Amino acid sequence: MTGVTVVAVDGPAGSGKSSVSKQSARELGFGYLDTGAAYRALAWMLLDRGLDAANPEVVIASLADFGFSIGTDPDNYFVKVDSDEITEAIREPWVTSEVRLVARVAEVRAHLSNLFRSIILGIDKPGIVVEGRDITTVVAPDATARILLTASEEARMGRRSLELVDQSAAVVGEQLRSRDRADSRVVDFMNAADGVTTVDSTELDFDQTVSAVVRVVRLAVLRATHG
Ligand SMILES: Nc1ncnc2c1ncn2[C@@H]1O[C@H](COP(=O)(O)OP(=O)(O)O)[C@@H](O)[C@H]1O
Ligand SMILES: Nc1ccn([C@@H]2O[C@H](COP(=O)(O)OP(=O)(O)O)[C@@H](O)[C@H]2O)c(=O)n1
Repeated sequence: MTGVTVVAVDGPAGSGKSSVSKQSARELGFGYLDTGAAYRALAWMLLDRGLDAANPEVVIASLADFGFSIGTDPDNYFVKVDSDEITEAIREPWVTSEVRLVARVAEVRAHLSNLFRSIILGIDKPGIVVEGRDITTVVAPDATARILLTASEEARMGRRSLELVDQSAAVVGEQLRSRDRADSRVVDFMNAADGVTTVDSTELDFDQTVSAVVRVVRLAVLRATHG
């Protein structure tokens, strides 16, 4: 797609997409794009303005004034809508539970995918790690490296409940399962598409997972250079 090396990473909630992609980007000297943050930011904007996120027409109309910006430097990550900094707010459970309402709308997906492609084109680094649910298949199917990051449901739930200490493990687990179910009706991120390398982090610690991802990227770059 561009002269930059694009690394596409997909996977279910809690598989380590954000944290592993960010650290891999640092090690590779690449930029980092968290696409889930855009879906979350749109849901946040609708809820913040008291708009009906369950009504697809309202959601589509809101795209016209979605003033989204995101930090693509792995050491300067932020998420904004207009001048509101919402980096933390978009992780709140009231946003997480509503994201599916915007993510299921085809016009939203097309609009945001174009936005992601223009961010990729504008990156000022030799490469960019882009993570989400449909990066290997829709946003950047021609990426140099395409990775599906997985982990057992048990491992993913365990990691998420360590983060969300004020919620019970059972509640976190049920929310994660229900979001994965809703999301997989929209895009398939549970099975690797043709040419996509699966990295299963169930038995790996964080550093081992980052090393595995960086290895896949370096190999893909070598292949792309030498055929
Ligand atoms: N291989 C791993 N081993 C242990 N913990 C991990 C591993 N990968 C990620 N984590 C931790 O799991 C949590 C969820 O990861 P995150 O990057 O938010 O996942 P995702 O973006 O896929 O939802 C984070 O606290 C992260 O540090
Ligand atoms: N490329 C993407 C990224 C996220 N999403 C949606 O945005 C939500 C939040 O994504 P996320 O990556 O922040 O979620 P986590 O996996 O980090 O919990 C997902 O549950 C999907 O509904 C999507 O539809 N397509």
